[in-house]
Amino acid sequence: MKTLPGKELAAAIRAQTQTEAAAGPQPRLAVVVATADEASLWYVRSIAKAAAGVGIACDLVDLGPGATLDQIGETLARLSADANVHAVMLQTPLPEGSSAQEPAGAIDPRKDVDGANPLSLGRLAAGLPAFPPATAAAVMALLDHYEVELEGRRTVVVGRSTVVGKPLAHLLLDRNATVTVCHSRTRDLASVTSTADVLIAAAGRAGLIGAAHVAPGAVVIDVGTNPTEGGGLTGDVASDEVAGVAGALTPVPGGVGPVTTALLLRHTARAANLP
Ligand SMILES: Nc1nc(=O)c2c([nH]1)NC[C@@H]1CN(c3ccc(C(=O)N[C@@H](CCC(=O)O)C(=O)O)cc3)C=[N+]21
Repeated sequence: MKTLPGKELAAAIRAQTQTEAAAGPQPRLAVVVATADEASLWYVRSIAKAAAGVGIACDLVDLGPGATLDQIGETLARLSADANVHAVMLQTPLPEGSSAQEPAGAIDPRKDVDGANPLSLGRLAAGLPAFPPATAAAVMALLDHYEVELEGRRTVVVGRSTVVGKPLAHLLLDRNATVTVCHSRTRDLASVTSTADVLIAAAGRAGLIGAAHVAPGAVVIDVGTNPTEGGGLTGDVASDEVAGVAGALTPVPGGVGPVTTALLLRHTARAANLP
């Protein structure tokens, strides 16, 4: 089985982004945080670090886990109206499991570099220009980088979130893949996933995808970033088991994650250079 790492691709995207960022006024990304979620805060720190590395300014706007949806929406609207800010992102999860969809409607679609405004998802579905969520874009970037054929092939996405599963289904359809979306209520998950030429695991459940879920030779993309007890990270795919069946598998860590961060910065540089 082949391993499909994301680190080199991420480095190449960052290098290109650095060039794009240097072409005009310095791009500025504002990241709004209203959570105490550890994984989310780790991601925010890694965005800030990577942004500094490619010449992008990054402002953290921390509203604290007690912020109301109104406060979040007002902050996103204020940043969207600020001509010095080119890109606006709202970290999820929000407090008390509130949906980010409602306040994210306040992000100017031209600055919506993580595709969080429902308008961005609608534009994506309609085939109009929009920034897809960075994670969904990272899956496509990895498939393209490793030259995985999509046209006419069976792709199965496990997970229907607005950040990954739903936008990814549109991106795959756009490439003429045959797309099936599974989720927590899918009956006999393995019977569906084992038909996939390309299987994308984005359910957020550690080890959900085992050997019985995978067709021999399938390409498996693991989007899961589940925290482990030891403070590490593990995917949705039981990799030791699946390695014996799949043709190729992205690792966690070192797969989709680094590409996600790099693409968020690429989107930021492009938002800054929009006419
Ligand atoms: N609006 C929004 N968009 C997101 O895309 C989003 C979010 N909110 N909230 C939090 C989650 C989490 N997430 C990760 C991204 C990269 C890595 C990543 O690069 N991880 C490293 C390793 C980390 C380690 O080893 O601890 C890797 O996979 O190699 C992880 C997690 C994006 N998220």
